[in-house]
Amino acid sequence: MKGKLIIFSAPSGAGKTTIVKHLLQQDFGLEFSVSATSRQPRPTEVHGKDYYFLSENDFRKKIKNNEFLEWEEVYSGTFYGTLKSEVERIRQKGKNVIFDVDVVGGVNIKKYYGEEALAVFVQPPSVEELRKRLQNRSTEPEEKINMRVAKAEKELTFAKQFDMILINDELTETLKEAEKMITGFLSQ
Ligand SMILES: Nc1ncnc2c1ncn2[C@@H]1O[C@H](COP(=O)(O)OP(=O)(O)OP(=O)(O)O)[C@@H](O)[C@H]1O
Ligand SMILES: Nc1nc2c(ncn2[C@@H]2O[C@H](COP(=O)(O)O)[C@@H](O)[C@H]2O)c(=O)[nH]1
Repeated sequence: MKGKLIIFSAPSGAGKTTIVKHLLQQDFGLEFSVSATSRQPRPTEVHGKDYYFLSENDFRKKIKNNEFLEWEEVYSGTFYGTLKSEVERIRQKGKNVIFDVDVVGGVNIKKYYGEEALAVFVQPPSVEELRKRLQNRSTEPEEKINMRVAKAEKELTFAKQFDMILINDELTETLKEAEKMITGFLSQ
């Protein structure tokens, strides 16, 4: 039996990776769809676990060979994408696939899979809080944080294209709510 698909999308810093990591530790039979990216790994990130880190040249070759389900130049010069082989690999094991992608990627994956997929939009309590979270995460310099926050303002308007909106204010409550959403979807 092929697994179901669960998409978590949000502006950068809203908390989707935190939520997805929590869900992966629960007993939902989920496996993470490892995306490909042309950006440099952060100090704690591992190739094949957090991302497939590719050179821009190799990324472009895969685009040409039609190897991506979806891909985007998310921040100018930085490519991100979901490999078709990754989704197939997970579904062939009969596991459910969980995605952590930006909002346009999320909308595209949902369009492709329709009812087989649940698309969740993670919404920060405010843009100011989003900025604070990015600053506290300390993974990007201020100039890149500014780019992410500017993009977030537009991305927030995509929320209504998703099946569900999850407001990530108090984290413990958010995680409980996310678990409820997944339980409901997997029991359909
Ligand atoms: N409810 C919350 N309250 C306060 N801080 C939070 C909350 N949820 C997540 N965070 C923190 O906010 C930061 C951003 O979270 P996270 O990395 O999960 O966001 P993201 O949406 O995956 O961002 P990106 O798209 O850039 O990867 C992290 O430092 C995380 O620990
Ligand atoms: N469209 C896609 N977006 C993706 C994919 N994998 C990750 N992302 C999104 O990119 C930004 C930045 O991520 P970061 O790790 O550099 O902070 C974030 O919104 C990710 O969700 C993908 O395969 N496709």
